[in-house]
Amino acid sequence: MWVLLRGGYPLRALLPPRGEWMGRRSLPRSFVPGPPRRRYRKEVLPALEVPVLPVTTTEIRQYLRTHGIPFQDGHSCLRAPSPFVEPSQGKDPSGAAASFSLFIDKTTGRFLCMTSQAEGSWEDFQASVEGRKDGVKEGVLLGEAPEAENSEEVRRIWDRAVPLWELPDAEEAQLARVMFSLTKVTDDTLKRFRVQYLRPARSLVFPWFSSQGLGLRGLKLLGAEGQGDGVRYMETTIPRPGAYHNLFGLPLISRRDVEVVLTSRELDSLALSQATGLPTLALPRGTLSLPPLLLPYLEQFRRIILWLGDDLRSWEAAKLFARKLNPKRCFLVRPGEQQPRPLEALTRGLNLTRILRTALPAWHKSIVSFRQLREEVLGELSNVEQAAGIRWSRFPDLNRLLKGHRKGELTVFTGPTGSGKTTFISEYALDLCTQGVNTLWGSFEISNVRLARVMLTQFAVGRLEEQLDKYDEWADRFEDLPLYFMTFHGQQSIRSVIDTMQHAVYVYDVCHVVIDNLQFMMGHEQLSTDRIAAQDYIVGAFRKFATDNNCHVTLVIHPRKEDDDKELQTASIFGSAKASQEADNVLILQDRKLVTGPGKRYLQVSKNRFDGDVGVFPLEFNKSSLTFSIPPKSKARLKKIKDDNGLVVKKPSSGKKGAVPRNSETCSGCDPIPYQPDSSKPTG
Ligand SMILES: Nc1ncnc2c1ncn2[C@@H]1O[C@H](COP(=O)(O)OP(=O)(O)OP(=O)(O)O)[C@@H](O)[C@H]1O
Repeated sequence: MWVLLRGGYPLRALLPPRGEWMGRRSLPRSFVPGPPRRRYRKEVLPALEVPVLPVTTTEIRQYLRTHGIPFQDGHSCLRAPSPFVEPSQGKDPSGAAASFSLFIDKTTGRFLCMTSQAEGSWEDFQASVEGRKDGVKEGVLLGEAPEAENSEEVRRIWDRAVPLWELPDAEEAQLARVMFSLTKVTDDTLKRFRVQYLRPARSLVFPWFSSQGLGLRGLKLLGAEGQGDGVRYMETTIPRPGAYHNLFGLPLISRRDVEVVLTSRELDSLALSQATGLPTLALPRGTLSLPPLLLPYLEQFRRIILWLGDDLRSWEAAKLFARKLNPKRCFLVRPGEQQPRPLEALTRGLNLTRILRTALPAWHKSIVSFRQLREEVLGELSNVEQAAGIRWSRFPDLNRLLKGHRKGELTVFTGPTGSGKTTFISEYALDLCTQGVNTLWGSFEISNVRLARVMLTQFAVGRLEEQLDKYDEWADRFEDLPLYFMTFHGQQSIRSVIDTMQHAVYVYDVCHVVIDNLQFMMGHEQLSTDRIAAQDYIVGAFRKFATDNNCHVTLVIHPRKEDDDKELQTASIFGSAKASQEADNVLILQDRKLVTGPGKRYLQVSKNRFDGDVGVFPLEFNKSSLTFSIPPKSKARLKKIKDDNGLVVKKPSSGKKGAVPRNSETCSGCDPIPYQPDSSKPTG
């Protein structure tokens, strides 16, 4: 059995702590969303364990047949009569029989009854069919009602919000329209979607109405702030992002609609609906993820057009989501100068219907011609920066060498025993995660609690044991990161690890998996008695996973036994040359020779398939914050080397020749230089 520890959604984390943000924007205390701050929580992360046994569509079908349950095959779900509907509930508000209202996800087996809102796992469903009492408790299965505290807050905000056109001050209304680029969006459109404005927070308010017409389930607030020449948008949701599942626009969808346009922002849906009259829905988490929980609501559509944004990241997300929705019914609007996001297209007076007509089918056979690829290649060439991936905010030297973190690649990471591999890779992954890279950790050596403690310390850039009063604030922000942990410990079979990864990609749109470390999968490998062959097989499996799922895998591998005074090289990675051949990037944490004091390490990029640049740069360990990132004032030096064998300085360092970075370990009592991750995410 394998389980995932669940994290949440990143946007909140990218905002400053709640009170601070709200305070700065002078929102009355009564509008501070979310429950009152808890004083103390025992565990670092609440362990919400979701048991999941992999099940295939064939098994689900077979089970339904064996138990005489009729079903219809849908795009991503199977539909069956719901056992969770009372005969009296068998009619929906329109009077039609709500038969076949149970949707079973073909990939995970999870179900949702659209009539009663009951939901649960495949095991819950089986237990219910077989009349077992152990699995199904109606109370547990019924979709949770929003917390009472939340609903009161939601109602209070909603009651204070007003339609934009009812603002008493015309200048204020005009300013709001300009800030949110709503100059071309009509009052009628805002009225249809029931968008309001909350004056004290200077935010638009998008309501989340229950699909059953049972009232308001939540809200999204969108604030805008002038920043230089541009505008920065900030989102806050109630309930918290992890529980905010609003497909904005759903109440306007008719049962008979067979086509829909999906957008990543509510404002884009307004623009699209107004300009084209087509049904449109905005995804609650934008390009970050498409939770499978929403798939049943999209089953009725025979054609889905994804128009998510104007950058490569949106394009990547559209391709990923299309796989989940069934690519055969999906069409993608490619970002481009003449194909910006819908709101901008409306503002610029472009023809949105014409842009929709250019949408490309998401599905193609396994063999493609260059004709199908040429647009994709052009997209990469004209967005070189974005094609290079997501840049680390804490490791500028890594950006200079690797250029960025790209999907679908395999990175192999090695270093001497006890040199700080886990500590470094934890910060390296955390950096990306705070920028919205959905991350899954497989830590087989150290427990998740210990790992999370290291990460939280790195996140806060300081010892939290000395400032427990700040614990909740940091833990709240940490909890909202898109971070998941496999609950494996010790030896594991590669099959179950890959299954878990597959599940995480589907359910949480994970795009970076860290495996620490490969040696923990070799013990159970039955394929060969030869450990090297077993390792090659495992490396091959991760390589294939990364490519097939367009997901980056970072794999920690121990080095082979070497002389203590010898530096590690690519060839020092345990096993055959397979690992370094299959890897796109090889990183080595060096702590020999180049090191002139305790705590110092060097990171060597010894293979870089994307760009070819290899090199080495110093890392400075800060014992109190457990971070390796170079404090802003430190004189970082980057050297480029030809190969493993010799240092060839290509670029003069910014510091003096031979200068050694400040050893922060010796001043562990000093204040850490506070690291300020971008505290609010621009969504526009
Ligand atoms: N540069 C450093 N200088 C001093 N101590 C460090 C340094 N980096 C990490 N540490 C500390 O060393 C300990 C071991 O670190 P870590 O577990 O990250 O090493 P590792 O290389 O992953 O170990 P293993 O080889 O056992 O997997 C931790 O307590 C960590 O805080």
